[in-house]
Amino acid sequence: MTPLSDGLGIRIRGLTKTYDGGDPAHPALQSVDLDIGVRRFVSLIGPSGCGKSTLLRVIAGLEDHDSGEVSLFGSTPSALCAAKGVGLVPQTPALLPWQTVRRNIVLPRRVNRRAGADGEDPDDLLRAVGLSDVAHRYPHELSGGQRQRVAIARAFGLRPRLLLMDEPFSALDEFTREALRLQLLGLWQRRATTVVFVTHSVREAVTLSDEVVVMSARPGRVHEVLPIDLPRPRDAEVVTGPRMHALEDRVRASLQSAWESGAAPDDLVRL
Ligand SMILES: Nc1ncnc2c1ncn2[C@@H]1O[C@H](COP(=O)(O)OP(=O)(O)OP(=O)(O)O)[C@@H](O)[C@H]1O
Repeated sequence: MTPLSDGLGIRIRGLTKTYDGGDPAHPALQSVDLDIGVRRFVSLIGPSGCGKSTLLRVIAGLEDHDSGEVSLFGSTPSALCAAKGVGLVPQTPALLPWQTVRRNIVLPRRVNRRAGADGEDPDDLLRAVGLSDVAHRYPHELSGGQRQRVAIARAFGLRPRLLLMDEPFSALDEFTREALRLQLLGLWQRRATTVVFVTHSVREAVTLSDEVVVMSARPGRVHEVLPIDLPRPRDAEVVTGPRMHALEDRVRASLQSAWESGAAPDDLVRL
């Protein structure tokens, strides 16, 4: 399992989840064991339907599970959520359409402050995601990439101990994705946040992560946890170097064997 230099953030043991009406012979998740260290950046990757989003939702306390244990920093998911310790960035950002970019970032922070939690300076966050110039605009006046930046800045602004990101860049073009990856890493590196990031992109998973968790389908399981021993920061030299390419090949090989262990033939199309 993962070497845990800063202690254990997420500890999952024997997690099994079947949806109501789902086939009990093929749970969405079966006997998932996973350890994620504090302040680690970990990606989940695997064939469509292998349970990545389900795992994220169980960790977020949004789905219950049939059996097994999920511990977040020694608490239950619902306790950590109640303490505002968990942030979630979905595929499509849910912004308040009648509020400006700045207000979208400030508002949840104010609500949180009333709940006793601390937040970050919105101007620092706007700068970190390159949105200072459009802080006065409304969500409908932004590009998809800019909207996702607002969602990411807002999530970090609440200073969550754990940030869960479900394919946040999947609707964006590759050039925008590259830029957002760098901004995301910049935000993460200066903070004490543990990130779990779902993606279908091997390159994205390797570029961002300390570990890549490869999942297999039918039933959803952890197939392999691959350490990504690339130096940080992940600058242009690092992400174009031979070690990067070797790690991408390693993740692809693991996905191939995950697929052979249970996925359907068209599952790897998007890889
Ligand atoms: N609300 C639901 N009700 C019933 N079954 C569900 C529900 N959500 C997901 N499933 C099923 O659970 C399994 C895992 O789905 P999940 O969305 O977690 O997979 P995923 O790996 O995130 O897929 P993708 O990569 O396509 O987004 C799939 O078989 C899916 O059909």
